[in-house]
Amino acid sequence: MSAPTNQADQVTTPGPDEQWRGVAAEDVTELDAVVGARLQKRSRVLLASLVRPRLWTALLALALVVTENLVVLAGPLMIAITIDTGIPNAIDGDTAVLAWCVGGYLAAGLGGAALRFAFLKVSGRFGQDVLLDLRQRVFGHAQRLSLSFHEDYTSGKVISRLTSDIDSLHDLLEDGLDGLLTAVLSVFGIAVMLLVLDLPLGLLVLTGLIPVVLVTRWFYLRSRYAYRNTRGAIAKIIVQFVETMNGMRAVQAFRRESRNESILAGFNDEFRGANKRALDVMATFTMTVRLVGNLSLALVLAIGAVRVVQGGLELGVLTAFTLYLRRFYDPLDELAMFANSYTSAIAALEKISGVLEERPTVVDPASPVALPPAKTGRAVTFDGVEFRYSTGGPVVLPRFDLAVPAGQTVALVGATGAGKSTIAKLVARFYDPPSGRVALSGVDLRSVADAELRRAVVMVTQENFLFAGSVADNIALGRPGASRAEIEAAAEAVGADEFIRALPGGYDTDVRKRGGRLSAGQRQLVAFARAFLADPAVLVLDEATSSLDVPTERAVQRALESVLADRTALIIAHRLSTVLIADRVLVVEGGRIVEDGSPAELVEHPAGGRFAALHRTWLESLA
Ligand SMILES: Nc1ncnc2c1ncn2[C@@H]1O[C@H](COP(=O)(O)OP(=O)(O)OP(=O)(O)O)[C@@H](O)[C@H]1O
Repeated sequence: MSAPTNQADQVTTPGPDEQWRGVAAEDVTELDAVVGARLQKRSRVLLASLVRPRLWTALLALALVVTENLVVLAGPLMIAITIDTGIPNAIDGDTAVLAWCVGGYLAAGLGGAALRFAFLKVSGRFGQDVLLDLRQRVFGHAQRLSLSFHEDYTSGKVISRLTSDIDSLHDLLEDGLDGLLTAVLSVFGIAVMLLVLDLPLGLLVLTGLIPVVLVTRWFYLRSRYAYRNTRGAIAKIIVQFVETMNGMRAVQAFRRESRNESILAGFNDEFRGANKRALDVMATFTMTVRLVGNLSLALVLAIGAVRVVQGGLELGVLTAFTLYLRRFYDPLDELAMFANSYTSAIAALEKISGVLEERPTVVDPASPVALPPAKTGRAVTFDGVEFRYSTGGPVVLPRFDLAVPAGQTVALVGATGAGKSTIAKLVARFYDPPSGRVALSGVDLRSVADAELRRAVVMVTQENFLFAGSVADNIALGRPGASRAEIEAAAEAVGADEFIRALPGGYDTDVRKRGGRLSAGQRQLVAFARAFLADPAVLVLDEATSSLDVPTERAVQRALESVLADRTALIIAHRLSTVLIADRVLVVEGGRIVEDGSPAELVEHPAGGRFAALHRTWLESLA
């Protein structure tokens, strides 16, 4: 009898593919061979997907560089013919061969230059197209990834993917590929020429390739890890930069400059160390190739000279041979450059493909369910929702149930960290609960099309992010395409009109990056106007009035009362004056509702509940 399979185990133990999906392996410095191979394959698949759509351009570039190499290859051969036949014939009065050789040499020179020009143009266009495609893909994908990904991954890392990693690929496409093609073609072409010119000398030179092949393999294996580490180290530097620049106010307010500098110095050191290891590997490789090249040349000169003296080899052939030989080993340096940029680019592609492999955890449904028509808001329900921010993290909402009828205004109150914002974020579907469901008009949020959900639910947070642009543009985000009159009416409804008109450019004033030109309270008013204009069925206000002064807050509250009349609202507020406009108050504690009723009911709680105590303290503070 077979043992019963343990279902739980099957679910919780991910296979190696699952375990190393996406960005999971990014910070691991030593990978085992299987995982390393998987990541390499992923990078190559990405590279192939970038090349495939522009394969014809790549092939044209290849054809141009092959032709160029063939043309250039003819040079030394013509010198040999000139020395061995052209000049002796000319001495005897027949200049035909000499004229052909000189003409041919000139034509090869001009043709080679023209072909190089065409190759650089075509390959440059190819490279730029690939980079543009990749940059768009990474940016677009990063925007679609869910909040949970960005909270872990940080914007600094995304920036380093979009900048330094893409730069690595740029280096590969700009110089590396040219170097590789030229090197491979020269090496093969010249090898054939050497064997044709003189078989024994040719074979001697080719045996020199054995140590070169061995050292190339060694270089490839060693430099892969070295470059992987440089990519990781540069990402840390960029993350540190971005965090410091983003938090400049806090940095200066808390005098964190020197601490930040020493953290950066540590990362810089790590980067220098990683680069040094990569350069050491590169230096050993280049030295070996040069050494083999120079030794071969010396050997060929010695043996060749003896044979010329003995009459077994013509001088022209030896000259051509040495000229070819120089060109044989020089491109191997280029090969090192290519291996250099290739390993660096593959390490970068490994990280980029990791981001691209990440899947949004909150996905737009394949066959969405349309929300039923609604006039006065929508019902919001939580059915047995259990939520934690990360697998294995602490449970924030343990089996949470809540039914908010359409049109009701609900205030959530409770201590810091009680779970209020989490409830709000689940209503806006920034996350999906692993068990239970959140529904809008009875439809599971997971089945509502994203565009419809964004129209139905609007969340205003304390953050009040404004984009660089005019005040009017920022309000219009609530409903793209709204007229100026509608924008102004929305601002008027929330009491923002007056301050906006007082700005130097009125509604056309540029708010600058992140709305830096406006005060925190003004930003909140703009965010309110934006939400008002969006006219959602469900409005979620998360500490949205916290930066307003008391008179402005009163004005907003009055506006709110009419704004909220025909929609469902969830309000999180620490100020009780805001809470009191709600139809219903929920006191949340440890992710659970511990009191539920109208403000009046809770204030008059016979046993003196938490809200009643809060209310008493508030009244005392006003006295
Ligand atoms: N993005 C996150 N990742 C991990 N844990 C989080 C995240 N956001 C909140 N938490 C945790 O979830 C719990 C509930 O947080 P939540 O923000 O919902 O509280 P809150 O009641 O809104 O608090 P506050 O009144 O301070 O805003 C807290 O313990 C918090 O540490």
